Amino acid sequence: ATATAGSAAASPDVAASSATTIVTLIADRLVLADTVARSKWVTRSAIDDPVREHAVLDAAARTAPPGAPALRVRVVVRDQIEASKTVQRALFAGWSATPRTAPRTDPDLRNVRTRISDLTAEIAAATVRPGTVGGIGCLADLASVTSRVVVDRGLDAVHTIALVQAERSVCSR
Ligand SMILES: O=C(O)C(=O)C[C@]1(C(=O)O)C=C[C@@H](O)C=C1
Repeated sequence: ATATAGSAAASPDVAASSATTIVTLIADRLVLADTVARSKWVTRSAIDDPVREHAVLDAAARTAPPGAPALRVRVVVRDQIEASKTVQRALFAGWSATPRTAPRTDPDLRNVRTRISDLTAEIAAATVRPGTVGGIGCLADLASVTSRVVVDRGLDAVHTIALVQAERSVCSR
């Protein structure tokens, strides 16, 4: 790689390591959709919970660092919510089709939601942090980190597609 002049924040290494941070946080949040889906299946709850979505979006806007672009935070968090529902719908479809694979015990949604809220705040902060991903090479960094995370975590097709969905706006400014 050719070294370019500029601030440390804009260096290729820093950009790549922030891509790692963001993709890791996004994947951490996304895999919690499995637990949420199990709870909702067992309690026969709807996947869509608009009240909770509202709370998640508002909390992210509230806890975003001062001066953070509010719209960008909302768009990125919205992508996380939609990706979570992609996973949940796919799991529900599988359990409907093959009931013997369906969960039987409710994993208690409260703890998972606390963790989801924490990760949402971290994702929001990481996407708007100065010097973070977004410049030239952002999509390339994202793609290479994503394929590594997919392999390392053994993500299946559904989670891989949802991960890419969740990353949709990470490189847009
Ligand atoms: O907390 C839930 O019930 C979830 O399914 C998680 C989540 C989210 O990603 O924050 C996703 C879909 C729901 O509509 C609400 C919130």
